[in-house]
Amino acid sequence: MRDAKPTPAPETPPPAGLVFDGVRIARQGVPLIALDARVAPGEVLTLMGPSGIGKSTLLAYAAGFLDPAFSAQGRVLVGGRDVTDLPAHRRHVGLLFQDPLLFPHLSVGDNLAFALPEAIRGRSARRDAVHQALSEVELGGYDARDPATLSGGQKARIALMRVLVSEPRALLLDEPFSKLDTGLKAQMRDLVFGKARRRGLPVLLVTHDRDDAAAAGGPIIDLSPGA
Ligand SMILES: Nc1ncnc2c1ncn2[C@@H]1O[C@H](COP(=O)(O)OP(=O)(O)OP(=O)(O)O)[C@@H](O)[C@H]1O
Repeated sequence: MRDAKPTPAPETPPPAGLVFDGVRIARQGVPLIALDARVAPGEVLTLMGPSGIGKSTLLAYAAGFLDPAFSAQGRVLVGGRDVTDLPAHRRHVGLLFQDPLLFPHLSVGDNLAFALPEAIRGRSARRDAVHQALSEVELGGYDARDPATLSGGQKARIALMRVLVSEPRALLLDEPFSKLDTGLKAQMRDLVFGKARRRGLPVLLVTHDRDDAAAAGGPIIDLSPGA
């Protein structure tokens, strides 16, 4: 009689969301920033702290754009997958900065089409995806517009949709509201956090603005000395 095969241990599902596991960043051997945190799907973790401690650098590390002036250790997991050694374009991480950074030589529609996943094939499917994205931010009919002719708030909404159409599994936000005036700021916060929540995206928000942190409604890590 053959030995019965041992029953495999049940696999622990990988942690969903966005995980920083022992992440440590240094410049010329001098430690800058450290983070151990898990951001659940649909949650916003806010990271605050003094200028120059490496918050933007940490986002760059998570996104796969770390400048060689820095060294880093630790793992970043997105949707349960260790992305630490993957190139930026395979990490499925969306980045939004304080400047919308739209491509000036492309129309609004082409700015969005550029970010669509390759899996959306065919002209009409890609055009439909662009139209859908524009209508989600009340900019239906803006596809042929030159980005230079848009208002600041319109540019911010296009920049947001350009990130979202790429179907990210996590969002990294680097002071995305800091250049908007007060009324627009509140609208953009609602839009960004609302979309992230509905899509179940984990978000890491870097900001100096306590109102951003309050609007985000999630945990806050303050790296200020004595905080
Ligand atoms: N490419 C680079 N080469 C060398 N040093 C850099 C480079 N980019 C940034 N730094 C320095 O690294 C440190 C961390 O910069 P970083 O922009 O990550 O800080 P931060 O916490 O995001 O600051 P802020 O809140 O002002 O945006 C700063 O001292 C900065 O001057």
